[in-house]
Amino acid sequence: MTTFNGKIGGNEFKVGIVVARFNAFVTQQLLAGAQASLEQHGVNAKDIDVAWVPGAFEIPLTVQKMIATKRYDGVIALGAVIRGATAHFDYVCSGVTTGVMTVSLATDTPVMFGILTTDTIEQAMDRAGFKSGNKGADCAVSLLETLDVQRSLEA
Ligand SMILES: Nc1c(NC[C@H](O)[C@H](O)[C@H](O)CO)[nH]c(=O)[nH]c1=O
Ligand SMILES: CC(=O)[C@@H](O)COP(=O)(O)O
Repeated sequence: MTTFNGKIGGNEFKVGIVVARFNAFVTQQLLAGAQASLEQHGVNAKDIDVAWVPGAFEIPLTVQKMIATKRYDGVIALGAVIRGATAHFDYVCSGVTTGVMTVSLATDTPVMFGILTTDTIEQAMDRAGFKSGNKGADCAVSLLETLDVQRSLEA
């Protein structure tokens, strides 16, 4: 039996990050966490590109566009969808979730889901480095591990 376990190190990987500007007080923290974690694990800063989009709903299309350039080994999607007074939250969350997964599978490219979907601002801030870790940093590690597993499987 062969077991594939991804190592977490990325000095040869090129990474794209797509981040939503909506709730930027949160998403800026997610981005900082992702960038810091990528570099801590060996990814060169010059190999990390960042694309800003208005909101989470625009993330999937821009991820698709980034992948189409063939410049990136993987992508991290970052956003913060925080529930308001209407059902809009549900549709944005559904759209970005389905969109990111669809693009990842259709392009055979790892796309990490770093979109916070919370009921309160406090929950979002807690997951952007204030109390419950940083989802952006988590996605960075997950991307490097996923890329290494993919490389092992393709070997
Ligand atoms: N309410 C949030 C949004 N809404 C905006 C949408 O994502 C989209 O930009 C708009 O509907 C235009 O297509 N976006 C977030 O990222 N977070 C929210 O809490
Ligand atoms: C997630 C959203 O779209 C939400 O923040 C918008 O707020 P509202 O539902 O009050 O319009």
